Amino acid sequence: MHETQTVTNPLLNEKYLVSGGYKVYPKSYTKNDKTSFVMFKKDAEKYLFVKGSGPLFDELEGETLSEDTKIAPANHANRLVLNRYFDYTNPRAFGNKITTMGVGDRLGLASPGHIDIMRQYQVKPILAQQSIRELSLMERSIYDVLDAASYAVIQEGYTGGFGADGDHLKLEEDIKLALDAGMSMLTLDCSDYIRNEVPEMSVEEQEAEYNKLPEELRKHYEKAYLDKTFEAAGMSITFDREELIYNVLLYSDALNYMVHIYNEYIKKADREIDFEVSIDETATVTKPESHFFVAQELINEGVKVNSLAPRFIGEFQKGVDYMGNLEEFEIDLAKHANIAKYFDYKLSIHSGSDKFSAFPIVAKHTDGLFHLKTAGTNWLEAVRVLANHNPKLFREMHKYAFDHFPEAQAYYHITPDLDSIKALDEVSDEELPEYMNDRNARQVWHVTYGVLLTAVDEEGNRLFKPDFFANMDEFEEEYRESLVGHIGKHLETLQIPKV
Ligand SMILES: O=C(O)[C@@H](O)[C@@H](O)[C@H](O)C(=O)CO
Repeated sequence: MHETQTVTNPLLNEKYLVSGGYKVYPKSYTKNDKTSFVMFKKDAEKYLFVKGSGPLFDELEGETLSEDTKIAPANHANRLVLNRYFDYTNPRAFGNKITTMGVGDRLGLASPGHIDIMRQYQVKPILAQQSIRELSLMERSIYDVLDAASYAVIQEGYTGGFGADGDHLKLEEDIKLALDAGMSMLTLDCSDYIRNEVPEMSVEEQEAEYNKLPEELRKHYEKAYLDKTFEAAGMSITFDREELIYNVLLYSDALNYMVHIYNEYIKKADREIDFEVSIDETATVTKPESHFFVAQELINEGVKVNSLAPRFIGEFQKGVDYMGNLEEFEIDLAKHANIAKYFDYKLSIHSGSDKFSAFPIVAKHTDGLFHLKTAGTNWLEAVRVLANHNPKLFREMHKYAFDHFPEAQAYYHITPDLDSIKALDEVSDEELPEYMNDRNARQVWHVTYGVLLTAVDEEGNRLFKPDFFANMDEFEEEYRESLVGHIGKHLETLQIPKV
């Protein structure tokens, strides 16, 4: 268990002590030149108790208690000040030789638990990782996400470095925003440019469609690939006319977009950016030949990717274990892992939460070097805490989640069997946490986070959010422990060595 102190830290001034109810985070104690501070929480808000003098003291905004004492709220403006003085509070790129794991934090509360467990393993945390879908469903901004991660780093006294991923970005305006905000990783989601109708077309239809492409483009691809065999990654890949047409039709628009984004934004950035390309959130399973084609073409166009996420055979649905034949998956993954090694980037595994049966296979074929993304599973652990402590609220939210499931499902590809989920009135309060072990109930909760936490009553007041967050505040330590266990299970199953 982690040490928690209430009201006893000598740094806290009388005025703030009288009403009591503080929680001090001892690991946050930080000193810089003539200024030192410690983080504390009161009424669910976090602050820095700052003592000393000098530029850092002066720059932090807040309530001045005396000449050398200040209470600085853990807000955005102060985060920017801290970023200037303590470099480890800024996200950083890790390149392609360090295993990384994205631990998306939809609530802005999970990073302390993530740091606690991940600092014990040879993996770097991408603490700030939210997609536009998550940001809009939760009505959060990219700045909120970065603020939460930076303050968690301070709270935990963690100086080992973390990343920030502008996840599943599709639009140029979002890419620009993410880079301007200071994200260190960018995941370009090319799904809108992948022509999923192509695998459904006959060879003749593909040929006809191909002939409609500009001659210059066809020549470009034919010169580089037609009837050429590539001996690479332990495979022999030949692009006969049929194979080439298939790949050009499927991926050439996506490739143009990747090249454009790389040249316009990644190359021009004023710092290192971990650039990831994602071709996974589409209906089309990425054939190893296609993965090779995309990677080779990126090289030909001078694009340096740090990681690439193909869509593997079988299904990586959110919040549940791998769905499909594991033997087929191993054969498929081994080929993709070899291609990634050949082109010198990390294989990226999206929707990586809870894929426990697939993890040993990932570890084996990537030699332990990969990027893995999780997000919703961290929210589900928060729901588990709620189920343990507030059965009434859990029941109300569970019912609401089911009633509003269709609107949430529109955002995600999941296929839960709703009929198999036990009805609420058959479940005792003590059994409620069991819903979080039921793959079908997990998926319903997994995608309804936004619907639930932005729900309003007739007067426009939030239905669940205030009470939900009040519970999370009260059971902060339990949430931390829950994440330590759950993400710890991911790290162990992924066979990541301890430090
Ligand atoms: O829910 C989202 O939009 C994201 O968290 C995910 O798609 C993310 O990219 C992921 O793969 C997490 O497992």
